[in-house]
Amino acid sequence: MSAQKPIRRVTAADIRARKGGDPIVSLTAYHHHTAAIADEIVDFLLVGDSLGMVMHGLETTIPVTLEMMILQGQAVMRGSSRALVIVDMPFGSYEASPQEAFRSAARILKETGAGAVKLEGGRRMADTIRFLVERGVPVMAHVGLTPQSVLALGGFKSQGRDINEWAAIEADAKAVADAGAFAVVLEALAEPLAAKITKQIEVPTIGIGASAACDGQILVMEDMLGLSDRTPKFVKRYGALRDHIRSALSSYAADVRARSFPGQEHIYELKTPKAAE
Ligand SMILES: Nc1nc(=O)c2c([nH]1)NC[C@@H]1CN(c3ccc(C(=O)N[C@@H](CCC(=O)O)C(=O)O)cc3)CN21
Ligand SMILES: CC(C)C(=O)C(=O)O
Ligand SMILES: [Mg+2]
Repeated sequence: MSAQKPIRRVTAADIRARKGGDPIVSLTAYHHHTAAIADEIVDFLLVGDSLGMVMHGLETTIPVTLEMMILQGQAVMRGSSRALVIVDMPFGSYEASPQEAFRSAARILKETGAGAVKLEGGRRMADTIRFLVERGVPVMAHVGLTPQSVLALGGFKSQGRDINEWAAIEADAKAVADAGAFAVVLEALAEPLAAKITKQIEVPTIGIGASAACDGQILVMEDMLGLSDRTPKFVKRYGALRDHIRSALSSYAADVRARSFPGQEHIYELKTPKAAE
């Protein structure tokens, strides 16, 4: 037995308990390496269905499959040891019925070892959230701009900037919290509406394009690192990875062309000194 205590993962209940406390820090992660770097810095990692757009160049998240989510969920679990890992349920894997949602959520939890799932929708998903939570599945909800509804919304549009829309969005946030969601993502919402919802509901709100008053924040990691080419207005860039990668690749290309790579330290010499013919 190791003398070291095993590191305990952050749980959905830990996140739930942070309502009104220190801000909850989170990012998306899709890979082993990025998960490993973020693991000691963030409270939770979201394996977002945005991976379809970010990793695969898709126009929307609609084509993302359960298999894609499970594969990257496994990678992120292997790369991390303390952050809570939450996996997005992809479009078409949960909307038809609570039973279908449970089958999909069970596959995600069993095959990845993640600690929770996230699904999009407000009042219309409340019964499903309750069904999952009663059966042992921690659920994070997601209201406001719900990208899986992009075809019906007519684009990735911010929500609640007209005060007449507020009552419906407030009812959505309240419904998912009452149904047992342990936290709610508020995406691309008018700032005062996100602040108001944060005061109204009893579970933490996680903002993305929402408000600094939210109980936590999330961004797509590639966006904040400056790796994504196009990003929504709500992204703040904390890095310039595209420039960094371009510069490293150019140096490599120049070395190869100059035959200065591989160098002496990168090649295998003979074990027994023997003049090569
Ligand atoms: N890389 C990436 N980052 C994300 O934040 C993200 C994804 N992908 N994919 C899934 C959803 C889609 N999201 C998006 C995508 C685009 C806009 C966007 O371009 N919005 C415009 C117009 C807003 C409006 O019309 O009100 C903007 O200027 O921000 C917003 C959210 C957020 N999510
Ligand atoms: C942006 C976050 C909230 C998300 O749902 C995703 O990355 O798919
Ligand atoms: Mg998502």
